[in-house]
Amino acid sequence: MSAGLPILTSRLVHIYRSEGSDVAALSGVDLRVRAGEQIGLLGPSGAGKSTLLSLLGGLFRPSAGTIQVGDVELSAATTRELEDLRAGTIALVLQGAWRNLLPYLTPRENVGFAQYAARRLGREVPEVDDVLSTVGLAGAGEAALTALTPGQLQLCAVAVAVAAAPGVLLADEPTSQLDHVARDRVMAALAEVNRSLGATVVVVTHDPDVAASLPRTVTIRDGRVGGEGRSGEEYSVVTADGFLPLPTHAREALVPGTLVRVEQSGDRFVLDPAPEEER
Ligand SMILES: Nc1ncnc2c1ncn2[C@@H]1O[C@H](COP(=O)(O)OP(=O)(O)OP(=O)(O)O)[C@@H](O)[C@H]1O
Repeated sequence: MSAGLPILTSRLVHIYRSEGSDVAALSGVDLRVRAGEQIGLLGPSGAGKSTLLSLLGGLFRPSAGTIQVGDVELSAATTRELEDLRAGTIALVLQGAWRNLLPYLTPRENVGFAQYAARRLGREVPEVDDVLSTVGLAGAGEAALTALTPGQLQLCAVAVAVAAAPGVLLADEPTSQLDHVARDRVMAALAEVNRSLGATVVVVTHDPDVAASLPRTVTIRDGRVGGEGRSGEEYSVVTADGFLPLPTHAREALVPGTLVRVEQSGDRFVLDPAPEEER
């Protein structure tokens, strides 16, 4: 069983190509997540969060840039290598619990089934009961999925994802459409996976309460890292090219084309817009 793995993306670009129009979903994401860290990915609709999560999960390859998970470079991995990684090392909870589950199997059977590919690769997997109890589903192992609440179904989706004790757990909107009690249980389950398995956890969320419960958040805006939150404090992040995305409140005053002097005062930098007549 593996402990958490670090993630490092460099100048990650993804373009969806279709007839007539191309969509640049990611346009240079530099992201570093430490082994065993738990982070939230935030950002407006269409910002590129799901695309980033899918690339981290090895579902498809980026148009440009690199993704390092542990010591594997995903953009250079073969299809077979990506399949093997997804069988145990990297787990992805897709949005919508049912998409992660076999509907005619019990939670226990779903977890057992999810361990099959990892076992075939010779990977050591945890006991099914331990997986169920890690996510808070001990006692519901034999239930029909149709008898579970929406929150329990989502916990079951998390159990399936962590069935082979992955080094990285990625979850796309795992709390959407849940009430507050169920939402808190799902977040507690992810925290427990992070604590007891040591897995690195990356959660896409739109929910400000979920974001506030995470030690670190990364905001994706227009296909780039637009900012970071650490312990409630908001930061802009300098990109590898030296760009500094403005936070939303500053964008209102510093409209595109504004000339700005960047002045240093001790170890502080001040943005000083030129008077309007000089622009
Ligand atoms: N399969 C696809 N083909 C073409 N364009 C796509 C595809 N998937 C996503 N996009 C486009 O890529 C951009 C980023 O989409 P993505 O789903 O990654 O954003 P998101 O931040 O996850 O949005 P949401 O919060 O609404 O789920 C959007 O402009 C979207 O329309």
